[in-house]
Amino acid sequence: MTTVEDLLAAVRPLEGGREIEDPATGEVVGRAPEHTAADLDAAVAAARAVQPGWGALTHSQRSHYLNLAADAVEAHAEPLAVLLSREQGKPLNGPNARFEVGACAAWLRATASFELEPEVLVDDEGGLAELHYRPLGVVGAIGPWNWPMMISVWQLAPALRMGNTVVMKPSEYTPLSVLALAHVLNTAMPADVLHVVSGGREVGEALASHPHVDKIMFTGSTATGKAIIRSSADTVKRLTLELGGNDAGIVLPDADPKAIAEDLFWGAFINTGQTCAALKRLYVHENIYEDVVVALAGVAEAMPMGVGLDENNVLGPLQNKAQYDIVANLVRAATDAGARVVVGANPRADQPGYFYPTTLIADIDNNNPLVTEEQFGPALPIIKYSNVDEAIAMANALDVGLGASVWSADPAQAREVAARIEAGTVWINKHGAVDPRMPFGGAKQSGYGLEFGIEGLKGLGSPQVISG
Ligand SMILES: NC(=O)c1ccc[n+]([C@@H]2O[C@H](COP(=O)([O-])OP(=O)(O)OC[C@H]3O[C@@H](n4cnc5c(N)ncnc54)[C@H](O)[C@@H]3O)[C@@H](O)[C@H]2O)c1
Repeated sequence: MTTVEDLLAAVRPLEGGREIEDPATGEVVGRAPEHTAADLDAAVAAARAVQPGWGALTHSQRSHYLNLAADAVEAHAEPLAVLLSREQGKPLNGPNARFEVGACAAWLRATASFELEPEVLVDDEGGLAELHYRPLGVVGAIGPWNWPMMISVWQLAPALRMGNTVVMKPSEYTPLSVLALAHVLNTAMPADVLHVVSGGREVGEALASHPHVDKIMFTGSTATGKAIIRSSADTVKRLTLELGGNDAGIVLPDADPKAIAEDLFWGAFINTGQTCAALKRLYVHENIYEDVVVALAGVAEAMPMGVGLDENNVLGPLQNKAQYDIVANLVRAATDAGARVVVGANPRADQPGYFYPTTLIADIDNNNPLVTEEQFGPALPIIKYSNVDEAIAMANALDVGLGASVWSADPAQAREVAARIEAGTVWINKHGAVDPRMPFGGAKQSGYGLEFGIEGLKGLGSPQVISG
């Protein structure tokens, strides 16, 4: 039976490296290697060397490996979840660490199951052509710290399935989770198809500009996405950019506040609000505004927050000090400006770790920075509106558009509103529910390219028309 200590020992550098701290306690979780530019070159060269052989396998042979990799994740699920909880902070329980590890296996299996046949095309004279997708080569995958294992699988599974090899660069805040996951995956995969280089921004920049890397899958902030566009330009790399969001939810006047309160809560507070497609701005019609505020407050007060390894908790700390400060400063500025604290906004000074309480802020101006900036924490501003056109205009006013949601007892009416929202996904009566078969990606400055499903697979291939 593999333990967390076994996983940490497998990924620990022989010497040096960096201590990684548990955001709930400040204790050291383990040591991560600090890879250099030379290490990156070696990883890319090794991945490149085996790519032709991997790319020459059939889809069903590569899918077989993805299924073996899913088996390996399931066989190591509990130590992976415990390590993730200690490093990232998210609780084991609830839609958190065990859920994330389970999603890794589910995404690997789903990605293995997709059928991708060449598309037959007919020209004006009735001549036939076929559209194929060839491997691109080596894919660099750069990820964030909020869902480090799951997002790594979102990037690597379609890349490998399409015959590419992969070099990953996890966030410097959560390298151990990704190194341990890759260690487990590599027990099932052929040698050298999957590498991890661990380090900070410099390693990410070197990967994004590397002359022998063909595509970057990037998930992270919009600012870093723009830097990657620049650094990848000289080599004309393909890019899939999953960037920041600031998702709006619109509650129509016919919604039942008590019935939707729990789903609203998890839409906003999953992973303690540190989720790209979490509900970040809630627009509620004036007729039911107070009822929604009260119903949400009831759910929020019942959800325990604390150290992730305690099975009672479903909410955890912020992952790092910088993130904690952003959230605390935005909430303080909102309350200083006169917004009403419904719940939270009073962090305990005597508690170790980066815990910020679950916070609901009502009667807030739509131009307040708590509404307009991506605050990526457990705080939800609730804004009152009086007609739906006004709510849609407020939802669309920002330059990001990852997800959004509409809440109503009338699905047809909700769909009409959904069609007017500028976002990559609009959910009805739920928020943030992603599925390996549904394409997912951002509108506006939330990025471009799609993940998941057949569309996601195609994004990891080089289209080729064979005509005649
Ligand atoms: N759209 C999505 O699917 C999605 C999913 C999760 C998170 N996010 C976004 O991610 C952000 C939070 O994550 P974060 O703080 O880790 O993001 P970040 O942009 O700070 O860092 C992401 C990764 O990029 C690396 N990096 C930093 N500078 C770089 C550079 N110049 N070149 C190459 N790599 C560089 C980092 O080391 C890290 O691995 C939020 O904005 C969130 O919305 C988006």
